[in-house]
Formats: sequence, C-alpha cells, structure tokens
Amino acid sequence: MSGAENLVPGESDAADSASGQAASAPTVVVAIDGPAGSGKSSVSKQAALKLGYAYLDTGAAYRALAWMLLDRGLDAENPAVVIESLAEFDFTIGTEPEGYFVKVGPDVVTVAIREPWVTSEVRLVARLPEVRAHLTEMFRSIIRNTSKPGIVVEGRDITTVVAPDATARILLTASEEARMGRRSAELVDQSAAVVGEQLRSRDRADSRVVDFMNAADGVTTVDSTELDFDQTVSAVVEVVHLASLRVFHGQHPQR
Ligand SMILES: Nc1ncnc2c1ncn2[C@@H]1O[C@H](COP(=O)(O)OP(=O)(O)O)[C@@H](O)[C@H]1O
Ligand SMILES: Nc1ccn([C@@H]2O[C@H](COP(=O)(O)OP(=O)(O)O)[C@@H](O)[C@H]2O)c(=O)n1
Repeated sequence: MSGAENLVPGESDAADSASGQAASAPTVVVAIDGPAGSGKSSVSKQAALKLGYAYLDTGAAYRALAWMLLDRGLDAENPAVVIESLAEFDFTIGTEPEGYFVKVGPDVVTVAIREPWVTSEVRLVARLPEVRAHLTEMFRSIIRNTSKPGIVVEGRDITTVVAPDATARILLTASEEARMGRRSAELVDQSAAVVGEQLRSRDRADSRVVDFMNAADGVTTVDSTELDFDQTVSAVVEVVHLASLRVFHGQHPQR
C-alpha cells in the first residue's frame, strides 16, 4: 500500500481510474512538467505554499523505487525484476509543502533518493511502461484524496498523462546553461562538468520515454531563464489564477 502523508488511498481508487481517465476530484489540479534543474520541485513547493495547496513530487516515487532496488541488491537492469518489485513498493510521501518527506516502508529516504548513485539509475525504472502505469495510478489516487483545495503536481508527464485535464498545465523550462548552473550550485561536491553531463544524459534518456521539452496543446510555457526564483513562483501562480478564472467562467481549462 502506498500513499500520501494524510491519506491511505483505497483499492477502489485504483479501480476507479483503471479506465485511464484523469483524476476527477473537485480540487484544483496544477500540473507542472519540465526538464531536470528547471525549478520544478522548488518552484512547485513554493507556489503550493502561496496558494494553500498540497504539493506532489512524482519524481520522488521513481527515485524511491530505484533506491529500493539498489538498497536490496536487486538487478534494476532486469525489467522482470523491476516489475515484480512493484508489488512490495511501500511508498509514502508528505504532500504538505512544508512537511515534505519520502519513505519506503519504515525507511525515511528523503535525502538518500537524491544521491548520485540513485539519480543515475532512475532511468532504468522510468523507462518501463508497467512502472509508469502503476505509479500513474498511485499519483491519481493521491490527487483525488488530497484534503486541500488544490494540489500542485510536478514531473515529466503530468500535463500529458497523469492529469491532462488539470485546471492549469505548465511547462517550466530554462536554458540548459541556467539549469546546469543551478544544479551545480546545489551539488557543490561535484564538478560543474560532471553535473552538466549527468543532467544532459538524464534529459536525453528521459525524453526518449516522454516529451517534456515541448509544450503539448493547451500547456502554458513558463521560461525561467531570465527570471529569479520569486519571479518564477509569481509567474506560475499567475497562470494558476488565470486558469482558475477560466474554469469559474465555465470555460474548459486551457483548451
Ligand atoms: N528561477 C530560478 N532562478 C534561480 N534559481 C532557481 C530558479 N528556480 C529554481 N532555482 C534553483 O535551482 C535549483 C534546481 O531547482 P529544482 O527545483 O531542484 O529543479 P527540478 O526539480 O526541476 O530539477 C534549486 O536550487 C532552486 O532553488
Ligand atoms: N513524472 C515523472 C517524474 C520523474 N520521472 C523520472 O524520475 C527521474 C527523477 O525525477 P525528478 O523530478 O526527481 O528529477 P529532477 O529533475 O528534480 O532532478 C527523472 O529523471 C525521470 O527519469 C519520470 O519519468 N516521470
């Protein structure tokens, strides 16, 4: 069983969305996609805080699954092993923007899943359609069960697969140079060249699975290359306000 901090999604939730329909909760759903280092996690968390919404980091689930396989010495290169491991993937995530944590079973892995040895293996789990389908159902269940008036969900396929009917759909981008600069400022114990190459190679692998470099129809692009952090958060919040107004006036979100 997996879920968010303040809920335990029921089996019926998964069955409800087995038809492939997006989450249909009456909450405001803000879907944010983008490449590594574009600011998805930090900007989404701050925007959620400002809006009084919950925050869901979907990348954490892919990372946590990779962590579990590596931690148990299982062969992450073998698709059958990865798929089998889903049955025992006991994932919990904090969806309060100020109470973020990630657990696998009893293990708190909030920090461990950011380690380079996990980052470099995530693609092995993210490339498998069975893994994506399983985690997508889990995300939709968390979205449906949020107790807040809205939820900001960020990842690579949120605007297109997980919540294509979201109230607001945003592609958060930044130039490769800006993204590499931000990431290497965080990872001070690694050289900028190594961080840059890892980021580029992960984006290449990820974009073979899902297109998050180009905005799908109806998705608003927020390019943060020339914006500072606060300006980026404000730009995202403004897109959410405009999209919510559109819904209030009876227009379909961003179509
Ligand atoms: N607009 C911005 N200007 C400057 N720094 C930013 C901006 N957006 C995010 N950052 C910083 O860049 C780093 C990477 O952001 P992060 O949220 O981890 O990106 P992602 O989740 O897309 O990989 C963080 O240290 C964050 O504070
Ligand atoms: N919705 C998502 C989110 C993440 N992922 C995968 O999970 C990895 C880690 O995601 P993340 O959001 O933590 O990555 P960062 O961009 O924050 O470094 C990505 O490199 C993708 O391989 C995905 O496939 N689909």
